[in-house]
Amino acid sequence: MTTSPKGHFPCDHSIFSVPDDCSTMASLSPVISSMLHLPTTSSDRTSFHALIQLSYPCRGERPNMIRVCKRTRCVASAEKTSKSAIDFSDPEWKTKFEEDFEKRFNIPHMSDFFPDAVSYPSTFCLRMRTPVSEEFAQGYPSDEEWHGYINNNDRVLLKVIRYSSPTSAGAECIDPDCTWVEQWIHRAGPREKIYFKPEDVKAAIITCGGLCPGLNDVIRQIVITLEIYGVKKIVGIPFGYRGFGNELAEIPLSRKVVQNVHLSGGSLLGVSRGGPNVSEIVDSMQERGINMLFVLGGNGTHAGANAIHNEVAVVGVPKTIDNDILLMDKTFGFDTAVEEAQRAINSAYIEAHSAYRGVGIVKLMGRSSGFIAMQAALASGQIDICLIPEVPFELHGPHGVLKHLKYLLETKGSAVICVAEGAGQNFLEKTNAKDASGNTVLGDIGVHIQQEEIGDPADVKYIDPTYMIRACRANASDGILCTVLGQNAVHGAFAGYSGITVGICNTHYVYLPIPEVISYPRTVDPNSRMWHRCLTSTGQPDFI
Ligand SMILES: Nc1ncnc2c1ncn2[C@@H]1O[C@H](COP(=O)(O)OP(=O)(O)OP(=O)(O)O)[C@@H](O)[C@H]1O
Ligand SMILES: O=P(O)(O)OC[C@H]1O[C@](O)(CO)[C@@H](O)[C@@H]1O
Ligand SMILES: [Mg+2]
Repeated sequence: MTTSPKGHFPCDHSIFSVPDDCSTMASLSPVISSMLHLPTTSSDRTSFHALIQLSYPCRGERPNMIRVCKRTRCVASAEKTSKSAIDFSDPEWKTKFEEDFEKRFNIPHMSDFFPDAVSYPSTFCLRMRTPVSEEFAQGYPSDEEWHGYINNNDRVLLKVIRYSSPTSAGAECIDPDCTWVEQWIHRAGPREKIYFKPEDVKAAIITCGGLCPGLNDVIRQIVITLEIYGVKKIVGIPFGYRGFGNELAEIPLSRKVVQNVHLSGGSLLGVSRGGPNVSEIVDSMQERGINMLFVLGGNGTHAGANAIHNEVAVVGVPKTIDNDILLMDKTFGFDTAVEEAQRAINSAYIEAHSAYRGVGIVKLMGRSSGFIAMQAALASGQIDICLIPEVPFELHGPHGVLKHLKYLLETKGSAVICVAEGAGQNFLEKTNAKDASGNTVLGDIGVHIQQEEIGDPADVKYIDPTYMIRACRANASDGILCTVLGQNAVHGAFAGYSGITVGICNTHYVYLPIPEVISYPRTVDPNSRMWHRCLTSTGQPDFI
């Protein structure tokens, strides 16, 4: 295996502050320390001041890069094994890859830091599941065995297609021969032993970023499952990471409080972008006595969660309506979004179809990933043109979108376009505006297309249903996904894992180390079968 070159990278996303004496570095997990090749002696350590940046590259940077910074300047980098770093002439490359993969996907455990950490029998290994007394210290009041737990060594296969050639549509090959390589990840679920005494736990739940259908369902399941383990102190932090500011009071949670919250959309706790920095969050958690944190959010939220996972037990539940988290079949709320998007598309279709030379435009969410637009186009069957950020297009010219629209008006009499919000940003004036979390504020591509000279005449109706979609209550399929993810998050925390997130992978439920799922946003592969299916369904040409 070749070693990666050392390089200098800009350090503009500081997510983990280290005091000058670098004492905090001692508490970094061995997994991360070894990935970083951090100095191990205390004198060496003290030379690393200021910033450690973990695994959340800026847009456009190479993924899988972990940066170690000295003051505000990067002085070293360590790249986890990526395809480009593999020496395929080494006959051992496959074994080495599999071993390295296992290390990368190891999930940090409390016993990594505290080898003598004490464990207790889980309620899932004993017949008595509902706590009946206050005395949990010796386990639950039943000694009848119950195999309601899963084994720590259970694994789920991450990739299930054996591609025979890199030319197969959507092929994800590691080497030029598409050699079959097994990639196993940790199965989620309750464990036989737990590492927290339920009566010592103060658990907090937080929802960050934008809204997403199913947030209340996940909150509800986390609370219910915590109570099953016997936890009494459960609180919600209001308005995302901002709630760690001092002026906002915690929200006490119990099964009674959350019983019906899943019947409405939004978040019982509120959401926000921006807020205090990582060290302020850690201080606030310490003051409040929180030792278990459940973080519901997207890439940004998980980057924050990862930065604090050595301080308390932190488990994430990926929340992104855009479905832009790596390695998962889908994230909760996405199905609901697609279903709801169809209603908007249907309205646009009816408007367009009923008008003389009618054009319907529907804008859907998707900052950098066009999953909602692609799936809604496929589901509705009413879309003639689907535009997503991953696939460049021209508006004008002989192959442009407008030319095709005119053709559709001549031949069909109407047309419906579905556009993801991040598509075609190159046609809009850049403002450099950022939201409170530092995300770029995008221009409105829907309005831009609406204002173009579409046809002579053309009756154009533009529908922007984005916030209506996001505020919906989860549908049945998302309700089930939220239930499983919420429960698994609690099982993971009690099992002693931290810095992990939960997900569904090839229909099975898994635990993943946070850095692996947020190293860059997941996007639609323009060479995937799903995008090809979308093109077949719409009948649209390439607009280039
Ligand atoms: N790199 C980072 N390090 C630490 N915290 C971060 C980082 N990026 C974002 N955050 C914090 O995480 C929270 C949510 O971030 P953001 O607004 O980007 O939403 P998100 O979690 O990505 O969800 P969404 O999918 O809705 O965008 C904010 O409070 C923000 O301050
Ligand atoms: O207007 P807000 O609340 O910042 O949310 C908008 C953003 O939320 C997202 O859906 C991500 O959650 C993006 O696609 C979109 O740009
Ligand atoms: Mg985000």
